Amino acid sequence: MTEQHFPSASILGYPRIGVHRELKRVLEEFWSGKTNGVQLMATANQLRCSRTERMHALGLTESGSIPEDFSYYDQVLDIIEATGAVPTRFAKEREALAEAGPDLWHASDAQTTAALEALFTIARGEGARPALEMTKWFDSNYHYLVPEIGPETKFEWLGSTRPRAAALLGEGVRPVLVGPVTFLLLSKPSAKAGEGYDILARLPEVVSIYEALVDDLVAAGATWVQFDEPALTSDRWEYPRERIIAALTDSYRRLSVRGANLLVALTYGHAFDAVEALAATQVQAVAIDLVKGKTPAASTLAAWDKAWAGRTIAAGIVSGRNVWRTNLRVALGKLRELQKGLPQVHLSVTTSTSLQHVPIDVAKETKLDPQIKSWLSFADQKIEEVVALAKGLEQGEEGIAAELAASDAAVASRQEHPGVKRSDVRKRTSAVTDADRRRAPYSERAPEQAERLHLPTLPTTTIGSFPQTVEIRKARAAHRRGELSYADYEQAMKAEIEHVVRVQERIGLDVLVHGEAERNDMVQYFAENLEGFATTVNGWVQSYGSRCTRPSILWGDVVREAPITVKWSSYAQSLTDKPLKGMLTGPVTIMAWSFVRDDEAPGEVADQLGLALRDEIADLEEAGIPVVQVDEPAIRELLPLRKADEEEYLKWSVGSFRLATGGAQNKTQIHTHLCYSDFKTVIDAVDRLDADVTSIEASRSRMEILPAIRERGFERGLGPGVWDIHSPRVPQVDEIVRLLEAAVEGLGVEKLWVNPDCGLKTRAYTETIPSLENLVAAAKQVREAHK
Ligand code: MET
Ligand SMILES: [Zn+2]
Repeated sequence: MTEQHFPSASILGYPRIGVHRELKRVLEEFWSGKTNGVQLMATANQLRCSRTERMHALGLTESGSIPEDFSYYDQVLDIIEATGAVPTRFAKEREALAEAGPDLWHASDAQTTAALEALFTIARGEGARPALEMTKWFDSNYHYLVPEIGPETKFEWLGSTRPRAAALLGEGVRPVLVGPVTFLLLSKPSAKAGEGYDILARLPEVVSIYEALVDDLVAAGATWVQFDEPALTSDRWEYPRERIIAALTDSYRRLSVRGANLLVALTYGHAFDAVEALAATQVQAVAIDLVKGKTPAASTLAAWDKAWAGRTIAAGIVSGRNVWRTNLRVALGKLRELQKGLPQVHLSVTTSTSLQHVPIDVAKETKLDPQIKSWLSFADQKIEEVVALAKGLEQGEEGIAAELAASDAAVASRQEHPGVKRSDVRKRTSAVTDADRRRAPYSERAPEQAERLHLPTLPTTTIGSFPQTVEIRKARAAHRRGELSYADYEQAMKAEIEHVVRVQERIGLDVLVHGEAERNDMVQYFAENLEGFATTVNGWVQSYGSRCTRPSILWGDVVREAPITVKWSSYAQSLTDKPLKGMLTGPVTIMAWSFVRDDEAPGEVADQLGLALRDEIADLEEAGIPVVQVDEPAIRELLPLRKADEEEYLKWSVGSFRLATGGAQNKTQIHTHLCYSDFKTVIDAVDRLDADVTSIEASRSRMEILPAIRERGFERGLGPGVWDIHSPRVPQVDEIVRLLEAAVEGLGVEKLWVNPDCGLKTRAYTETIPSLENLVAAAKQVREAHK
């Protein structure tokens, strides 16, 4: 092995989707049968090459500085494929992958197509064979595919549709792989794994496959290989820390002696013990996250200086997670400090995580206010920042005088902008007291609500959105383009609302909704209607596979200038005698699904949003709306990766929800909605939200949440979803009855609500109507039985 320093400037990963979402396009063409596997592979390789060229042109010129982390679908799926850890329901697909051989370049055309089809079938499911579960990658908005490991899992090197081709691109690139420890920690036990199945015990076998993988990359010409081990920065695993650290050491003792220089990236937080453990292996470089993670103290640095002498520590100082321009002067100062503490270590500059979480190029934003635009930095700009900082570290401030001046100017422009810190807003948030976050006790609210709403036991409702038909989308798009006048647009939305109300009345639901036809997206809609947010035209970020979102940018203090939802909700209420539920998105979810300012504490931002929503609720009440739902599906996502940080998070997140809802009258019923099934983790948080009714996902997990609820007790209304809206299947009455009976047993009949898992916007009316009819019929049946 040639000992060498890791490049002075690098990034840990780059967006894979393409500047014009090319990956999305080619994948969809392949899935619809318009192209075959060979064509897909050829286009994918053009995409790889243009990415690499782009990074090179932006200044990543040292050998090994360019990450090759392209993936057809998902980086975890790539490892499932390479290690053969394919669930047995996809045995046919596993065979197709094995048949194509380790290197698609040498497979026949038919084998190539079959292998790629197999890969996507595993990712997306087919017929009765469900896809792999998808879940969020650490605390980001990217979703990975969850490996299923059990005694039946046969690890075997199947080669791979991705990493090998990566190395073939040539010397400059550095293949990037999810590391073995993270891979196993992110896995869940398969259906065949019994209680307490020890997934981590499979590590030695998995590392053997990784050895084959590294050998293959070396044979193909790779000199540096990057392993991502973000799992080390979290402490939410079921294994003792010592065992995880031992797993790390064991893995890299083996992998670091196979002829490639290794970089191990510890991202999404800090993991100082892992840095120390890796020093005992032949790993040549370790990357640490200085944005999300803590800065190491002097004593830690002294220990690292000894342990890592002659090797590289890559300082992740440019954020891979947000869109703000790095304050280069501050960053350079921090790097200097580190350098002082690590005289014997080669210090290099990198990003805190992969840049896969940010859009590609801010220059493509033609409609952004130029001043706000000057504060932003997307993936391409972040590469330039990394390069500048490396140069600054080497040559001093004089070497990057122009870059520093530009950065200073952006910092100043941001501080001076009148919308960034508004005295009217600050006056209000600083006057907030605990009393503002408190309603009267539930025991006082509940009877007032009962008297007003006249609901039967087991009341039925939906989560808010109704199917977004082609006509709705067309009307919204035409209005946006200026082809449909506001009056005509409003007419179209009102017609839709009337339709939705009539449908619900006919089906016999108890608490109605207006259907959210006017919303493109539950967060962007509010961002567009609040001061302090900007939206982009091309700021796409991969959410999973071919799917992208375009998060809004929360840059300033939040102000609600006028009511946002009142017009639609009150129109809906005017059409019916049934109670109507107003529909808002909560502060934490708005923050989780936007790019949030980095110059203000999250609690302050959340309270500003909370106050805006509080005003909206007051206006809804004024308009006679008796029920308001404040959705917080993201409250789980932002839960810190370390337990020690949890209380502080819950304090501001729960606090902002309660600020939003704390002004509601007793007779107003406040609902909230969270859509995921690991209810156990958040049940305390849910309790603290103090909503009158909470709806949660449960049908996919077959009411697995009930034991947790039974154990702990739950005082207020709860609607565990009884229809899995992620599937096009219509649930049958007896099925729903069974779920409800289980829930009645665990919860009691008084507190139970009957509702789907989540909103219906992705469903069609053809499934929605029979499903809701069945849901109402089942509720009636169970209601009768418990009279
Ligand atoms: N009210 C929203 C809807 O029904 C809640 C969605 S949670 C992701 O679409
Ligand atoms: Zn939901």
